Amino acid sequence: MVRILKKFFQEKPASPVNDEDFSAECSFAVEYTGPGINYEIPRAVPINVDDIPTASLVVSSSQFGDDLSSLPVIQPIFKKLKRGSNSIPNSVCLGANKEDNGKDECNINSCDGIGSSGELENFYEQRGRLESLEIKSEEDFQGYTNSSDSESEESGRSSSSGIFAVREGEEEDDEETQPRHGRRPSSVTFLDTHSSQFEDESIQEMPRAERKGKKGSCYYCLKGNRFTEKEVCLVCGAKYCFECVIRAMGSMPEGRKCISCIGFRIDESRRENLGKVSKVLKRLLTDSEVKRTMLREKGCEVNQLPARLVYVNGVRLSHQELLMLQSCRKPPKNLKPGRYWYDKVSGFWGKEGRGPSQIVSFQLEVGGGMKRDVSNGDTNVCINNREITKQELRILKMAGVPCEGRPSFWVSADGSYREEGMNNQGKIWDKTRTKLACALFSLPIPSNSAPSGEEIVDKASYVCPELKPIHKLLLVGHKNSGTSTIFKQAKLIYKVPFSDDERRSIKFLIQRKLYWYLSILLEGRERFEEEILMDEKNKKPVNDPSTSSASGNEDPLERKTTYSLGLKLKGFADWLLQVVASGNFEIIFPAATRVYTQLVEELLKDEAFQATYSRRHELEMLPSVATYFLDQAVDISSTEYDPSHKDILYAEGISSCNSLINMEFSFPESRQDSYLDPPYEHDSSLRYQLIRVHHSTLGGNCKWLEMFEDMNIILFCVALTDYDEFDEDDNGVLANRMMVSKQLFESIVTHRASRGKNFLLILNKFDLFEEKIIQVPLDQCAWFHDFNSMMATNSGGGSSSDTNPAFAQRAFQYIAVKFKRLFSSLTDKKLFVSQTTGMKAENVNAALRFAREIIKWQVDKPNLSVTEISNASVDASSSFT
Ligand SMILES: Nc1nc2c(ncn2[C@@H]2O[C@H](COP(=O)(O)OP(=O)(O)OP(=O)(O)O)[C@@H](O)[C@H]2O)c(=O)[nH]1
Ligand SMILES: [Mg+2]
Repeated sequence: MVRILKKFFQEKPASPVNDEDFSAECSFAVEYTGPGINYEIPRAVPINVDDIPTASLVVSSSQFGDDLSSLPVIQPIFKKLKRGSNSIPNSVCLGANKEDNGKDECNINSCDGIGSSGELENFYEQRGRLESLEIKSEEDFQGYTNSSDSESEESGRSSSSGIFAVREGEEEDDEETQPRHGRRPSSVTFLDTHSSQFEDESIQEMPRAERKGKKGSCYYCLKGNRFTEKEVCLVCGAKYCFECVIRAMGSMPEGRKCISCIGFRIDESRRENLGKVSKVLKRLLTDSEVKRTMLREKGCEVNQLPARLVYVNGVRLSHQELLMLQSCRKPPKNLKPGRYWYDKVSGFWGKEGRGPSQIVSFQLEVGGGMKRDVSNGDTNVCINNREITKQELRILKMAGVPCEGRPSFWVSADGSYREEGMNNQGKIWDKTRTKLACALFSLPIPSNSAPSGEEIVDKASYVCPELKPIHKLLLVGHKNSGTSTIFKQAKLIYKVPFSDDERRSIKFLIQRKLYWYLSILLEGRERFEEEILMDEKNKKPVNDPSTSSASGNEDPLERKTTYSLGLKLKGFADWLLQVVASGNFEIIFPAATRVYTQLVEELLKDEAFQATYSRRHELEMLPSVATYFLDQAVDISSTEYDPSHKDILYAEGISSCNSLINMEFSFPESRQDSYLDPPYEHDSSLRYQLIRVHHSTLGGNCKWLEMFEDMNIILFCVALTDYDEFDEDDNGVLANRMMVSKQLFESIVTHRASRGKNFLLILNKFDLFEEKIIQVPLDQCAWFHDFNSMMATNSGGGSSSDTNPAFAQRAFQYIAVKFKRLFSSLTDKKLFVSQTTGMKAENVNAALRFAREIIKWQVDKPNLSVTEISNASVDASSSFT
């Protein structure tokens, strides 16, 4: 991270950046203004300050020389400003002043090292002269830096706003001193919606776009005029030209919103544009992409109409009421925030103070009771206790309904009426001319097929026609244990098709990962290049006359090595690394894939890249599966890319989010079951459900496990190869992955929801384990410290006489026994174990069949010795390897 940041600092801004340009990012982000070289790259990449360790912000003038104008514009960073350490500079205060474009006012030294009170004052002084700052007063500033102050509503930036106060509970130590930064860098300012027409204390502050360029210009590149076709952000209203839409909106996970507006609800005045495709989008995306984007735009939760903004008969709707209203057979069309009246008897619906505009499903229990004057009628004639408007009265007269006196009618949904206390009855809309008149006055007409009361679809009471008993298998494991591979493998084996959404999601995942792998390689390339330059420098005699004059002034960065890229590819590489550092990688990719396909192709052919690629095994961050995808990089980055089954299986996951995934399947008839002695019949019509829960979804202490109380079996997946691998825990401490797996296993086994449940331990990645075990001793993991001695006692040494597979088999048995003992120490049940290679279909099939047997045996023969089953099954599934 530090290195990447340094690189930013070394870049020169492409063009002078005007004040407004950086005031936009103020206080949330460091903004890097890209090199703007001769191909398209986003001009500005915002960096989330929260993602940058403070140490990496430590810069001193010596690193850059005194000419600060060569720096990109960097906004003041408030992160950890009041941490109070004098030795570590907490913040860097750089910026440009209107008068002198940042030369003097942007004095790093004077701002660096803020922490002591004197320096803080100095900072305030500096801040006073930085006219682009959004924070204008000390109170404002305190509001950002002091958590208790930030709860104050006065500034309109309360900690609960969701904009300034995020990551609650994080970094507790810093709670008092941490400025509350935004969820993501924002190029917008915020409007307090208390000024909006719907007063509600819980309404989010809404971002609103600020125009930086001239009228009609694109909000991103500032080019164009009012005739330029543009796409509008549904939240803040920023308008982007064709070239900038993807840069500004990324992959549009919630439809047309700027990246900084994702997560915000849309501006209600733009609701009618929701899901309506624009010309720009049609030109920009393929048909299917447009369709998906529009579906997301219309369907995503945050874009839904908030129930609290809809009033029916004077009462604010609850979420359920709104849901009922929207999911009934005839929902109100174009429902927007507002106050409506609803006649439950006839289904007539209108805006408060006006006549009926449409007829919706009747008898919906939504809103309050309808008042007589709700449609502002002044005719003394009532329908269902509502005084009707003059136009409605005309229709009644036209239909021949006697309206003398002050009649009150009951009108039902099919249009039949009956006068209260009288015998007058009939149908209002029978005659064509009545219908025509209604059309003329824009009054609704009941449909001919009169709805019955049963038409109302109440989602809550909807019952599936036939509920077959289903056996549920919960698949869970620590990070990287292979659960998603097993899940995908199961889909392929049991022929449960991947839905279009899943395929698309996997496609995007692969495309995104491709750029991730490239970034790892490009960072490796930099390292290799620096190593060579450093080597050369060290080898060079101190007073070598041959180098003193010509190369004495030579910038080491200008030197070419095997790993040096040309200007264009270097620019791309730098940009990609910046994107990774900025934390915006997931937003920019895969949306930006199409823009860079050509460059990726060039990069792959480049000699420097090839040289790096040949040393890929030195890059620890690069997963082994990367080679598989990098080999088909050009195909993958194309828009038409359609992942093969193998690609799907090898992809690192199923979707980009770690959501719960599940599939229903049946085991096909198979003779293979006869491996069990005695063979038994299985009912192929039985249904099973495999549910993969990502460990992060289980929550702290696996608290969400309770949601899965009706599981028949828990499949706990462990990567055998984890024994010498480490992960950083939440506190940045390295933890052995096998030990973390063990802890997760213990938490799940001892959880209240798992009481009495069957467990099948899937010891996965046996293929990789076989290779690793001969190179890395198993006792690298503290838990397996007695492995070698046990092997020596049991088999006279083990490794020297064993073949690889046999040795790996023993190691596997040893690990299995370790888990079994642990399990029996925690419960009075026995643990079943399966040896698996997730990549092998037959292995996964065997493991899942074994799970089925355990469920079945438990049901049919609860007294059968579990040890017996366990042994049979371990042999059975491992026999497929
Ligand atoms: N060689 C080999 N690779 C495997 C096996 N199982 C999984 N992998 C790879 O290991 C990586 C992690 O597997 P996943 O299935 O994504 O693991 P996960 O449990 O979903 O992990 P997270 O998504 O990180 O929680 C992927 O790159 C898989 O391709 C296996 O049995 N053999
Ligand atoms: Mg995964």
